[in-house]
Parts: sequence; structure tokens; C-alpha cells
Amino acid sequence: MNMMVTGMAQERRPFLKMNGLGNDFLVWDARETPLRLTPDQIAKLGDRETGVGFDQMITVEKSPAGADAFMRIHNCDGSQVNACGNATRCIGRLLMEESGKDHVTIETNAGLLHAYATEDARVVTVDMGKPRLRWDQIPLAEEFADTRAIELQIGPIDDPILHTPAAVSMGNPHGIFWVSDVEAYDLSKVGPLLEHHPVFPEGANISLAHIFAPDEIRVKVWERGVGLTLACGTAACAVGVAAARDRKTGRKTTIHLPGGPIGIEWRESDDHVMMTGGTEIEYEAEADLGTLAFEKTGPGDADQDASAAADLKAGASA
Ligand SMILES: N[C@H](CCC[C@H](N)C(=O)O)C(=O)O
Repeated sequence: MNMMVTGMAQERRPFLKMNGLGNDFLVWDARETPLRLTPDQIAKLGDRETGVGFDQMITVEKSPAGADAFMRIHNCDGSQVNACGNATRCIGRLLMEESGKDHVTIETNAGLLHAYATEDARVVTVDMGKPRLRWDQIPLAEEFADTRAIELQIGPIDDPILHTPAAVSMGNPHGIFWVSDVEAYDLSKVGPLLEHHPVFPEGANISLAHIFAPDEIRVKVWERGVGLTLACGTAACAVGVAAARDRKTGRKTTIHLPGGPIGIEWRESDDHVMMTGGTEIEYEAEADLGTLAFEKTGPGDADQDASAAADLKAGASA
């Protein structure tokens, strides 16, 4: 696949295209050769029509704190943010495959995270640390006594359910609305209104959450700086915490996102949030940092699975 964009041909750099339950990423390895792109270059690369197309761009760097790596996160609008659960699982998988270790540490601007292997090489558990629940940690604009339910005045939205979110931070802000049907609201319309509501001075990721069975929650997410995504790992953490905190569920929940399920445990012993879910390598590629043109250079998991299946079939018929 070739994509031509204006600009001077420059250095070509390899990257990986990955996703966590469909929430997709362009991943650079900048541990040996630092990489700094402008917000405009990131937005151009993130464009699904003319660029690689992704929800977030992840740059893996050397960790000043001595962790296995530092993970830098940019939304596809070019904004830099501090947390991305699905990407943390993907980078954890890469670091564990590279090192052969079953536990790696990833430094982020939201703190040091630990990733653990599971019995499935493509499923990773990440300790996302403690949720932040105080109004000034979300943050919220004014002091709200109880972040379990905030009264918002939102003119163009006349449904009272969308006036009372819960608020949780996992190092990034989340507004959570309890609904009885996640499809009953046009999130592409109300999402941006809520994301940019003045009560969230740093914006917010917006989740519609429907508890449809004991400890089972269906969630749809409008992500800050992106829009609708197939999954959001920090939203899954935030919803699991908000539900347990309000005694709507237990501390172990399954969050059902459009892209698939994420297991959450808000651990009683240390208040940490454990998140377990899948990862996928879609393909290897190379991009020209001047023109931002890119081309695929290697396989992903699906290609590996297909060739393994073909070998098995060939072997069986031999
Ligand atoms: N859009 C989010 C960052 C990515 C979060 C999401 N992709 C995840 O898996 O947690 C924000 O601006 O805070």
C-alpha cells in the first residue's frame, strides 16, 4: 500500500501497526534513534483517508527511570496524553516477546506500569495503578463534592441521563454515563459536546455504560482527541471502578466494548486496577518522514495464523 503526501523525501523509519480490540496504533521504536513529529505530521499520519490511519501514535523510548521502556502517547489529533490502556498491553507484549520475560515495566507520564504475560501470548494483563477519584485529580472545573454523580447543565442535550456522569481518572479524564441502552444515544453527536464541556477543563473521554448482567457492563466510548473508537482500555478501567465504587457491581467485571471484552479487577488489597485483554500485530511497515508515504514490509498475526493453517493443511494432506 503506497501513500503519497507532499513534502521532501527524508529518513525512512520502520513502524508496527497494532491494535488492542480494534483500538489501533502506529508504533515507533525510538529507543536507539529519538523521534519527534509535529502535531501536524501526527494528524496527517493518523488520517484514515490519506495516511496510515490510527487512533493513537505510540513512541517507545528509553526510560529515564530505568523501566524496560518509556511509552509516549499521542492521539490522532496530535495531542499528547498520559495514558492509553490498550496500547500499554500492546507495548507490554512487544517487550515480553523481545526479552522473553513474563513481566515488564513501562514508564508513562501517568506513572510506572507493569505488564504481565498470560497463558495466551497475545493476551496481556496490565497493572494500571490506582484510579484518581478526587475532583481535582480528574480534573473537574469547580469543586464537586461527589465525583460519583455530577450535575451538568448541557443545553442542547435534553436527556437528564446525560446530565449526570461519574468521573474517574486513570491518568486521563473519563466521564461515565449509566444508561439502559448504549445504542439509544447518538454518541457521535453528544460525544464532542460532553468531551469539551467546561466541567472538564482538560476535556474527557466519554463512556455510555449499561450494566446488563451482574458484573457485566456494555460500554461505548467517544475518546478525547479521537472520536468513536472500538475499544478504550482506560475507559474500561474507569467504568469498572465507577461501577464498583457505587456498589452497582463487584470489583471484578467484564467490560464489553464494540471491539471485544476487557477483564477488570479493582483489587481490594492495594486499590490497583488490573486490566486484561487482547492485542494484535496488524503488519510491519516503513514510512518516509518527509513525504509521510509508507509501505507494508512484513506480516501481522493474521498472516502468521493463515500460513500456519496452510502448513497444517499441507502437512495433513502429505
Ligand atoms: N483518548 C485518550 C487516550 C487513549 C486512551 C485509550 N485509547 C485507551 O486504550 O485507554 C485520552 O485522550 O485520554
